[in-house]
Amino acid sequence: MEQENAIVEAVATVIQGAENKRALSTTASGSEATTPETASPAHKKPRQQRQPKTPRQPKTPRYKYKIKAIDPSTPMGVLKLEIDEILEERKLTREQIFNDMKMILNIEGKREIYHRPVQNVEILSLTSNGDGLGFIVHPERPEDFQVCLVPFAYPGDIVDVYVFKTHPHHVESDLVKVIKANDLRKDELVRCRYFGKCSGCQYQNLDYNTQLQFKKSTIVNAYKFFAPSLVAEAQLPEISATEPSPLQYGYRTKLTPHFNLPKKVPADLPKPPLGFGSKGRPKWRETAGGEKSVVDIEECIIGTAIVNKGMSNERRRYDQEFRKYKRAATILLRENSTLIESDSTDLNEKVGDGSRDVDGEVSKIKVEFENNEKAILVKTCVTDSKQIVQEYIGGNVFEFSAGEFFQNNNAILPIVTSYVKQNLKIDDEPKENFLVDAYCGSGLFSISCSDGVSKVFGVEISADSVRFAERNAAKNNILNAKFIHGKAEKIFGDLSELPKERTSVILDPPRKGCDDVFLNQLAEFNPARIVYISCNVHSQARDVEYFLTKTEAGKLYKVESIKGFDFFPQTHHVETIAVLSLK
Ligand SMILES: C[S@@+](CC[C@H](N)C(=O)[O-])C[C@H]1O[C@@H](n2cnc3c(N)ncnc32)[C@H](O)[C@@H]1O
Repeated sequence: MEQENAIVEAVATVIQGAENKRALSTTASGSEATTPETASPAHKKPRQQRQPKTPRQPKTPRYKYKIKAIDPSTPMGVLKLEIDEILEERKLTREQIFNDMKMILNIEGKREIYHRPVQNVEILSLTSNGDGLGFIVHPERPEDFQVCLVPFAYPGDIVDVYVFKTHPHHVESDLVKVIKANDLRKDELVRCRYFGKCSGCQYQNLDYNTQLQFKKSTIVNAYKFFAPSLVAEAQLPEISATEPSPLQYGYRTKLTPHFNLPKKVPADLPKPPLGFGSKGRPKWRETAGGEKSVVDIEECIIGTAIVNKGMSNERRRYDQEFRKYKRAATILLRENSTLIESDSTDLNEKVGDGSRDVDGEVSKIKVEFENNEKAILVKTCVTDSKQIVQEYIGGNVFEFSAGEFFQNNNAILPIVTSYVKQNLKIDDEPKENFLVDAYCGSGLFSISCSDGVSKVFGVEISADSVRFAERNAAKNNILNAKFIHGKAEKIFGDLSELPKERTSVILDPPRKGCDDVFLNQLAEFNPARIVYISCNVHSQARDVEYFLTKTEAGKLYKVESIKGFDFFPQTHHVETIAVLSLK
């Protein structure tokens, strides 16, 4: 430590020397600018000689490191819990894996010590973010360790890595070589040439069943971490098998490739890569695409065919026009479907604008529509975020602005909407019953589940989405739906007259989940059934625990089922549906 202080002092002295020089040169130029006094009047006091300015003290240390508060349900928050768990299993403490960030940042040469190749790392577990996790020997305290994240590595693998980034309790690394492969690893399955460089997919070298198993484990772990009392009191059902996506490639209806630009764009700037964020910083890789923060990608094989056609059109335009951009930008590619009669001739008029091919024609792909010989779906790729696009799901048509939220995998949506509908059922008697769709977006679940229900109430914070929900209800001839603009809890003001024992509620919040204000009012409203759809199982598990154990009426409920739906094959993401009902 003494030696480190000496280095800090040495660095500080160098800076102070530079400051002194600057201060002196300011004084010198200042005196040069003063007109020399030739004859000062006798009654005037003689001017005092200017004192040189006191040199400014340099700031030491030069780099501060502030540990920011993190939401436990975010990937970094979940990683903290995963690290705690593995430390407990190995009887290690956080002190034993600690990295002194201030010291690493401020002492010359330290980063080179920490950021280094490490060989023969055994991967012990898989994080919910899809990275392998292992221990490596601490670079400065040989009796201690570092927790090392290795992307594209699986439990049982032994790998060589390059550590490139340090955090207080873990390091990030790049996978350099697989020394011994786990049986699960099937590199022959990889279909994308950018796999291992692009941050989009994590699991292409696993067979699909293994991917589904991993996603189930993510759900099990999420409930273990975020619903500990429900787990301890055995109040949760066994997690069901994850529902596969009908398409494992070619399913994503929206892609957003982007590019970076320097702050000042030089006139002769070479074309920046256009694609997706690169994983890690694999500078030492010889193959293309690894050195930049964006991997240049001309085809993304998890995207649908028309979205990839749009990608190729927009890349051609970008090649010619990239110098016109003044700052970094993202290109929107959103699939649009138009249902037309099979013998229609004036296609261009019917499908509207979209990404254009080399001849200036809107690119189109025709596909069959529900075995209907008289109709076809024409797919186009929309790039204007304000343009209205359409999706056909389970016999309904949905319109929304291309830039607004809509689910991204239309192949799995009919399976999901019918699962939700089936789980909302109060009973089969033909009495009045009601549905509340909180966080309803442009009405996907309200409309898909509206038949067999007396009245549907949707609530949504985006005014634009509410307008589309109303328009979609009208388009699909749904007369029993009402949509309210506002925060989710606003809905309870309108529902006081509803028979709660005959009302079911859908929740589909954003990643951060619901807040306590909403969950308390939901418990007070006390509906018969709740179907909670989530794109972040960690915040869902937290909310289910809160609802059942911390709200007044929570104890009246049980969790009937928890099931994953694979909206994003080849990636670590999983959507989860939890069904709650009165005991
Ligand atoms: C995951 S999306 C689900 C949308 C819709 N259920 C669907 O599947 O298309 C979440 C929606 O919640 C909305 N939202 C976010 N915060 C909200 C809040 N506090 N109250 C109501 N809606 C909110 C967003 O605008 C977004 O449309």
